[in-house]
Amino acid sequence: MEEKAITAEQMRHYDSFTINTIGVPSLVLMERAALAVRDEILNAYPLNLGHVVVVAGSGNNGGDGLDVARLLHIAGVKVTILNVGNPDHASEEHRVQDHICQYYQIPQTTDLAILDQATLVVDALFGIGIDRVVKGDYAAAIDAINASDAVVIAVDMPSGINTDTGEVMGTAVKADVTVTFAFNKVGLTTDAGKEYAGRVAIADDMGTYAVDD
Ligand SMILES: NC(=O)C1=CN([C@@H]2O[C@H](COP(=O)(O)OP(=O)(O)OC[C@H]3O[C@@H](n4cnc5c(N)ncnc54)[C@H](O)[C@@H]3O)[C@@H](O)[C@H]2O)[C@@H](O)CC1
Ligand SMILES: [K+]
Repeated sequence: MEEKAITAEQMRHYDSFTINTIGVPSLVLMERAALAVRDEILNAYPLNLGHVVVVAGSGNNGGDGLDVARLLHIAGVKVTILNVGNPDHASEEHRVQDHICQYYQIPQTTDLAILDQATLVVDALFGIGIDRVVKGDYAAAIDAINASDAVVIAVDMPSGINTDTGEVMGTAVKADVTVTFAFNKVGLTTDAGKEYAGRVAIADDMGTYAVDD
């Protein structure tokens, strides 16, 4: 049977149905997403994690990244958060995750030079919310991730890849592994998407349900 792959709009519909109709809180979905990324990292790189740098945008993909940062920190891993974008635009869930990370005193920076110290990068800049060409600080962060020697784990989508077409939106993260949530995404099944995603791991125990109404 061919694996189901969906668009950004379908994923938003499923998330919205799960949150608003079934009643699973958004932060519960985020926690399950982050747990899946944490498990992928701890299972694939159990002995030599070194210094993990989580590159976080200000939306919910960044919120996932902050959640992963906290879970790795609790597991005893050295973690630094690299914030990119305007904190005034942070999503509600991102603000909650940021508050928790501050409680745990996880180091945070906006200086791309931290990537020189990274042995593993968690790419949490953009997920299915990407809707335009990447420029400025975001493009600089993506290029810096690609210039580093670190292993790169992308959260949901490699940042810069169009969820529906796999097109590179100006520039995009080249990942070793992409952990995508609930279902595969159409963009990850195209030649360009596959090249940037690396190995695609589908975290399907998300509590997100495909209800076609
Ligand atoms: N409750 C939910 O909706 C869940 C969302 N999840 C995560 O949230 C992601 C989607 O989050 P968001 O909808 O906040 O979107 P993203 O976090 O993907 O993007 C954030 C925002 O960036 C802006 N943007 C788009 N393209 C840009 C560009 N080229 N340059 C600058 N800004 C740009 C958009 O306004 C977008 O909303 C998913 O991919 C997944 O990782 C998961 O936590 C599971 C639950
Ligand atoms: K990402």
